Amino acid sequence: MASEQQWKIPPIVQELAAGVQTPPSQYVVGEQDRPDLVAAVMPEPIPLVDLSRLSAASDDPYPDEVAKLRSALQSWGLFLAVGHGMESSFLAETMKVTKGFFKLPMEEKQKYSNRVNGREFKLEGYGNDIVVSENQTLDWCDRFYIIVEPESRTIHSLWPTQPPTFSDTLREFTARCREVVTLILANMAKLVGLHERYFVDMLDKDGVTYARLNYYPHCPEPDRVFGMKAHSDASVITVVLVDDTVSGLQVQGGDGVWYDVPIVPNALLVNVGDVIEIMSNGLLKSPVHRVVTNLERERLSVVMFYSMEPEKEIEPAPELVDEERPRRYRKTNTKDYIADLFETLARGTRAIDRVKI
Ligand SMILES: O=C(O)CCC(=O)C(=O)O
Ligand SMILES: [Fe+2]
Repeated sequence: MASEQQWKIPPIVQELAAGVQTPPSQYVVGEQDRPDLVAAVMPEPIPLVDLSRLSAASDDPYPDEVAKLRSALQSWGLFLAVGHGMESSFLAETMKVTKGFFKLPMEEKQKYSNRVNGREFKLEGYGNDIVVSENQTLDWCDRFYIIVEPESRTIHSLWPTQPPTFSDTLREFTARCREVVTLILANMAKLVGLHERYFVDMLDKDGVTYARLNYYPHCPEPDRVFGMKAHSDASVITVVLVDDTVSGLQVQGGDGVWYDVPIVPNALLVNVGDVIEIMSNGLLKSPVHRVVTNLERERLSVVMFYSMEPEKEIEPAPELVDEERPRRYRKTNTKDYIADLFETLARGTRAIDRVKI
């Protein structure tokens, strides 16, 4: 009975990487879609935006910094944030407990499995992404996915007790990222001519923040698999603490070319999510990005996805729709959009294309 659906429950990649010389066929991408391990160098480096120079109020004390943010968002849909107030030792600790979690014995990690009775997939927990089709190309990556905000939505039993400081560190990281996101969203709203609280109020106290800890083991054939397939994030906005020892993240430019996102120690990567692309009626674009693996080295990232309350509607701000710039996206709601996301991610398509007019 079990075997006909075995493809729905792929192995843990960490275990595969320890044993195989060749990635199993489910991980191997078609000839025409193979990764460039070294992608193009960005024609102009992504600006580093100093958040300590941005203001949530309507006056900007440092217009040059705002100009950098605008340019980064217009060209890439992402930027590297410095001046975020998080000490390098704290960021290092966040990475360390993340790595510590993935290095726990398998029985310990399986206590947080994203399988119900070892079978049915659920979003939160440790394991792989959902597999919706036998032909799905799988990512060379294990995840731990957990709701970190609001408190009322968190599931206490899912918070790991090992490493001992894991949960406190993730809670602190959540609180610090929230401050950063509030400031950035105010600035993004101002950039497109909306009231500074427009995006912040969309998240409000019921918005849900998901943390996804990604672990990409070393891979015997990095030129034939992806750590994570090309996608854009279904979030409002995403903040990523990236490994500062191994690169792997690539972003697609408007020209269709893939570029390596450079590593800047202690900077946080911030990218626009699909929801802001829709609400800004396309003025801000949610970047398509992917992750490549490494022959010898593992890589980690800690990703915070900010999302609206599930019943909330998503549509272009009426202020940004007029005759010259007609509405470019249909109305949807967060719950449906997120459901579409998992379906489209698995199929290698984009949820946002389903709502484009
Ligand atoms: O690992 C990374 O650098 C990015 C991961 C990512 O894009 C995601 O989790 O959505
Ligand atoms: Fe992403």
